[in-house]
Amino acid sequence: MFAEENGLKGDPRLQAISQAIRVVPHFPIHGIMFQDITTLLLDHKAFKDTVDIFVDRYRDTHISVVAGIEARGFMFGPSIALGIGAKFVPLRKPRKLPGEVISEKYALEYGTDCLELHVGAVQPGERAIIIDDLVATGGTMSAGVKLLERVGAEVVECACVIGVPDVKGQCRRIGKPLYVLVEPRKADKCYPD
Ligand SMILES: O=P(O)(O)OC[C@H]1O[C@H](OP(=O)(O)OP(=O)(O)O)[C@H](O)[C@@H]1O
Ligand SMILES: Nc1ncnc2[nH]cnc12
Repeated sequence: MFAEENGLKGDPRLQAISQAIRVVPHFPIHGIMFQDITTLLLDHKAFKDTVDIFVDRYRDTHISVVAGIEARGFMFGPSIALGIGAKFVPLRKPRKLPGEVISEKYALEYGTDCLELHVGAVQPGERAIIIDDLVATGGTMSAGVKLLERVGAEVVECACVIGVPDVKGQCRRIGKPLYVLVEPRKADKCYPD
């Protein structure tokens, strides 16, 4: 669900967060409106508000694991984990984690990718959230859910900064509640095609 419809209606922080995300047309390939959160990270207030909104939502919910998806989930997840008193667990692309791992393949628009989790990082019965910058098809987030469930964790919710308007469809695919701060924006200025 969108934060706007869940207690933050009219909250000016959401609009400021949305405005702080740069939109780059046709990156990395033609037709993609790339939502660039690096500009959000440059804006101290918008960055802090982003983290604070998630911390306020998950504080006192007995979450002990914040799992972040490589790469851009790593930019928000650790601050949220510190804010709610949970551990941070990276879900990484293949061959990055040095210890024993379990892996989960997932489909991209073209081809496949894979996420890995260190064995022993999460214990059975732990309550987890998964954080990423953006959910598009939901394939990446679904792989994260599968990894955590395979080690016996309970995935309470998935959270992202940017989500496509069809949030119900993503929830169905992911099979978990999905909490989203803002919708993707269209281009900032007129770029040539
Ligand atoms: O919902 P989906 O269709 O699965 O897409 C969402 C994923 O795509 C982007 O990552 P990307 O795969 O570009 O990897 P990167 O962050 O390592 O660049 C984004 O940061 C999400 O992780
Ligand atoms: N439009 C987009 N912007 C940034 N990251 C993405 N990952 C998938 N689609 C994306």
